[in-house]
Amino acid sequence: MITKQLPLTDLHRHLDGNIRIQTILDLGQKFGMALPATDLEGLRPHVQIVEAEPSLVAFLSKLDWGVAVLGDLEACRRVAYENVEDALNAQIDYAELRFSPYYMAMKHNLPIAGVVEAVVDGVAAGCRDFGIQANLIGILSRTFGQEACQQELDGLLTQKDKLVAIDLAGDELGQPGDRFIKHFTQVRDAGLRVTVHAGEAAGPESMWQAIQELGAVRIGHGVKAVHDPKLMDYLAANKIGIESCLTSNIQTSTVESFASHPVKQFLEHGILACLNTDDPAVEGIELPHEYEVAAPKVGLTQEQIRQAQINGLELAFLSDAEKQQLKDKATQR
Ligand SMILES: O=c1[nH]cnc2c1ncn2[C@@H]1O[C@H](CO)[C@@H](O)[C@H]1O
Ligand SMILES: [Zn+2]
Repeated sequence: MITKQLPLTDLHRHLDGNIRIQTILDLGQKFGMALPATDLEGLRPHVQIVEAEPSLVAFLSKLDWGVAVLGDLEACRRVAYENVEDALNAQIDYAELRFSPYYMAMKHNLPIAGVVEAVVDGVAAGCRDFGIQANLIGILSRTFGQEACQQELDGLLTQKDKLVAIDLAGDELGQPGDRFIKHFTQVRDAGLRVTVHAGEAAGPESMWQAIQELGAVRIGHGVKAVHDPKLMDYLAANKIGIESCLTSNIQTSTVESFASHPVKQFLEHGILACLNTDDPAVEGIELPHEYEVAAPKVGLTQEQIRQAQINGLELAFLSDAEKQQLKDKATQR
């Protein structure tokens, strides 16, 4: 269960993995694109997970139609804006929305820096209209290689003051983290924090690499840490956050069943793990589902679920004053 008197955060939420099916239809029509179906139910199996996919890469292909319909910068702005409304509807008080401008720009050859600007603008407008708080995390999509990631980083850094961190996402097995050391030197030089998708498709060595060579202070997924007791101790001792995404891990076949999900061991080990969605529209879930259905299936006690909620606020890329404000707001309801 969600504790109402505590702020609810979603720190791992891909804005470009959360494009409404209706919006895909609308934009497809607007830009005269042939979609695999022309109605909601027909399109659903092409853009949403119906049953677990065999691998991370297979799962990721479900995001492709959503970004394929981004025919201009206004479409990017719309998607960003709707993401804030979705977060409000999911009871979220504070969201860190992440996005890959290269991936969003790819199909229609949009200017990468323009996409970043449009997303910044759409999220800011959403926060004003819907009264919730959000920050942005820029993604380097490792799937497309080192050069594409440098272009992506250049585009993101044009708006570096509007971002709180940079992430590395995509094909972890095909594009190991050691190819991106130079990119993350630039990220840290720009004063941005680092979170990395690691220990999802690859093993614990990928998490060590993200922490030691890329400077990650949080790790997305990190499920493979359970195979490395030293890493478990390190994560706890150094307060490296684990952004857990339970349903996503089942749907990518990263974890076999909810009952065997390691987040329970993380919490028992004193690791700062929190609950997040990942790609809600693609997964067909929202954050309350993760708290009310997925977490109990994993076997988390109510006390552990509450701890995960507290950890979400602790791990947020916010100042202490901003965290306190969120706490005060939640206590009053
Ligand atoms: O669960 C995930 N693991 C790894 N990469 C992901 C996941 N979900 C989305 N992306 C990646 O993030 C970028 C879009 O924001 C894309 O590169 C997509 O493949
Ligand atoms: Zn993710």
